[in-house]
Formats: sequence, C-alpha cells, structure tokens
Amino acid sequence: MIEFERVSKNFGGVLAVDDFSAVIPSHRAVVLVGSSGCGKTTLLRMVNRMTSPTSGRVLIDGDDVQRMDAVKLRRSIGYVLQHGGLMPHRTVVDNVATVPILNGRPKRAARAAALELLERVGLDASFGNRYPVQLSGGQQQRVGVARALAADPNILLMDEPFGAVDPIVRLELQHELLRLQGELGKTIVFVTHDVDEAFRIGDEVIVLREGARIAQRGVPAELLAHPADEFTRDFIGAGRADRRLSLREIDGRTIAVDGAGAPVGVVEP
Ligand SMILES: Nc1ncnc2c1ncn2[C@@H]1O[C@H](COP(=O)(O)OP(=O)(O)OP(=O)(O)O)[C@@H](O)[C@H]1O
Repeated sequence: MIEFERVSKNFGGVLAVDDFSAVIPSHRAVVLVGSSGCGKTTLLRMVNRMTSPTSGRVLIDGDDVQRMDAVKLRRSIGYVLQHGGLMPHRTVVDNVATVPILNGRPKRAARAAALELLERVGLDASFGNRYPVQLSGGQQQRVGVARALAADPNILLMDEPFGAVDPIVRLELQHELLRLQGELGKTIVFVTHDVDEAFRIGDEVIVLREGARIAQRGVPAELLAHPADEFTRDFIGAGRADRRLSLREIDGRTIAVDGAGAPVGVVEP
C-alpha cells in the first residue's frame, strides 16, 4: 500500500503539488490522469524518491520513504518511462538483467530470467541480443516493462509508458499490461493524460487539476456516470456526444453506436 499524506512540492515558487493525500491499495492499478503540468510526474517520483516532498510524507506499507535507503528503494520499485529509458550500449537482455545483478543475483540466472521475462511481455527471446536502437518503439516499451518487472517489485510506477507509440501499438501494450496485471497483481501507479487509457488500465482513476488537486476519484464507470463537477465532466468528455452510446439492431445483432453514429462494438447476447 502506498500512502500520500498531505504532500506538497514547491519548485522555486511553482506549487507543482498542493496538499495531495491518497491511498493506493496493494495489488490494484490506480491511474493519475490530468492535463500536462498538473503534477502527475512529480507525485510518481515522490514514491521512489526521485523527488522529495517539500512537506508531507509518502509511506510504503507504513514506512516513510524518506527514511529508507534511496538506492535500495529504487531497486525495489519498477519504473517505466515514456521513452523506455533503456541503456543504449547494452543489449536487451542486459538491460533487463541489470537490476537483479546489482541486487546480487548471479549473472547466469539473471540473464536466463530476463529471457523468460521478455517472452512474458510478448517478445521472442531472440530479441535479447539486440540493442535498443534495433527495436521499434513498441518493442522498446515492452523491454521497459520487462526491465521494471525484473527484480519482482511489489510496486510498478508507470509514467506515460505508452505515450510515444502509435494508437494501435498503444492499445496492444495496454492489453498486454492488463493481461500481465491479471497474472501478477502488482501495485501499479500509472500516469497518463489520456482518459481512454486511464479508464482501460485503472481499477481506480484519480482525476487531477493543476497542483495535483484531486477533482475526483473513482472506478471508471462511476466517473463516467457521475462526474462530480464541470471540470471532471469536461476532462473525461462525459458530456461529449461521442461517449453517448446507443444500441441498434442490425441483422439480428445488437451494435453499440456513438453519438455521431459510428459503430463502436457488438453487444454480446
Ligand atoms: N525540476 C523542476 N524544477 C522546476 N519546476 C518543475 C520541476 N519539475 C516539474 N516542475 C513544474 O511542476 C509542475 C508539475 O510538473 P509535472 O512534471 O509533475 O507535471 P505532469 O502532470 O507530469 O506534466 P506532463 O504530463 O507534461 O509530464 C509543472 O509546472 C512543471 O513545470
């Protein structure tokens, strides 16, 4: 469990985070969604101490992260960034195996586990010998996820991890993450500015305004059905005609269509 206890962060006069409190329950995926600059990344980086709060505390299972050894803490938490953050001069398998080796795992075992992890995130083990530059953006992101999982962390921090790939690959990666999460049950904090992504990934979604002020928190269906105010309604597009679905019968099947009449799916009988 991760607890943000009244945290604020002031960057030389810019109040990036203003008195944010939230509990992220264990084994759940919670998405922080909000416009650019609202403080999402700052919140995420407080968990692994890449940033320290100006005031307030972040606790992991009851322990204040500021009192933990920063290096140990970072190695015990998976972190996935928008551009993969892979080391360009190391092969894929070495990128994935690095943290377990630093944690003391024998090289051979760490590399064997890395190859298994690659397959787990949907990459053939033969990718292991390539360098990051020899992979597509989507493949690099998969390696980024494998690397974050390599030390078997309880917590996975994901900062716009699929933001730099095209929409089709993005959807694939989202589904892959959901499948993995179904198997692994990590505590995930996922940052995005994309509402559709937030609703797909999040068991719960926290909509943020500037200064990381919470506009609303809830499960996706709740947010869509009952946006708390105009801000949330506008942000999630609940008032947008294209989110108002209706059902049509076509040749004996029921099709959901959006407000503009475009088909979005088939309703199972
Ligand atoms: N190291 C820093 N020094 C000064 N200001 C910073 C620093 N890091 C972030 N900020 C400011 O804090 C605010 C919040 O930034 P943050 O990166 O947390 O937002 P974000 O919601 O993640 O944005 P984006 O979606 O664009 O990445 C912004 O106004 C940003 O300019």
